[in-house]
Amino acid sequence: MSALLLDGKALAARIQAELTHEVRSLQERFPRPPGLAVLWVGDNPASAAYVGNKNRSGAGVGIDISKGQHLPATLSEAELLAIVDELNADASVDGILVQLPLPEQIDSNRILDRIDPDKDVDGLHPTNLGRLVRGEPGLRSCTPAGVMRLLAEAGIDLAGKTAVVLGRSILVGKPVALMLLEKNATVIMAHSRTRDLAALTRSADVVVAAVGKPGLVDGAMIKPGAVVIDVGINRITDAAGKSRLVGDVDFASVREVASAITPVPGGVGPMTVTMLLANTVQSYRRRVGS
Ligand SMILES: Nc1nc(=O)c2c([nH]1)NC[C@@H]1CN(c3ccc(C(=O)N[C@@H](CCC(=O)O)C(=O)O)cc3)C=[N+]21
Repeated sequence: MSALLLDGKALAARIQAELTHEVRSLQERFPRPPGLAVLWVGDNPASAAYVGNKNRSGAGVGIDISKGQHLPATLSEAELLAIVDELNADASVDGILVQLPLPEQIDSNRILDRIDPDKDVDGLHPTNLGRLVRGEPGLRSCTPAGVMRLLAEAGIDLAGKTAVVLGRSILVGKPVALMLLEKNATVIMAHSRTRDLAALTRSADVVVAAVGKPGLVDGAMIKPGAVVIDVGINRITDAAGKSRLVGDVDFASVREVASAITPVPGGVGPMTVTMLLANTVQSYRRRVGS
């Protein structure tokens, strides 16, 4: 039996169509469009696909993305802090996202701490992470929020289920574990020092892979009928010498065992972009008082 495909691309298109309507009707009362500023420092390839996709989708939904900047890899921390300060003070900007990782001369926590929590559409400011830990509403990290939305739309009830999260990053692993916990899953966090990973994943009803290692999870590691969410976005050169995007999950073997699986591309990636746009609209509504 072959697993149900959790189509993030189709769901993202539907949510973006809803956001487009929402922005258009808000615009009848508030003339200024929602504004999103994405700062991309250097040329980290992980960020390239993301920036391109965001710009296309953001503009499509009616969000003004003109305050975004692509900055040189030699930028200093002080210069980046000054740009964040300017965007914090700019009334036309509702969302600020600083692409990670940053070049090594810049301390990313110092930058994230500087973003106005009400404009922190990436949900990485300590205030927003604290709200998540306390289970309060607030801006939530885009990739974890996208994972949760995909699970919800597929009607997957998490209460009492065992969920294994692979990876403990601040961008995905830690926040998605908290969100699964909030839905009453029993959450296990696995990482590079975990012993007998396969035994843990085989006990899981839901596996979320967010490590950045192609082929980390294969069919032999999955319990029959489990749900597998692949957050990995790895660019590899295949046997034919062609560059392509793969996740952390060996799709071919896992789809034969799982009950549902996200593809890469077309799974979590488009949902990340969509949650960023949704967060920007949420922040805009709050700031214009709607
Ligand atoms: N502060 C910060 N927040 C992030 O959320 C963040 C970041 N930094 N740094 C880089 C990573 C990477 N990331 C992606 C999101 C969507 C796609 C995406 O839309 N992928 C498409 C494919 C795009 C293509 O085909 O090239 C898909 O999977 O279908 C890719 C990559 C967000 N990141």
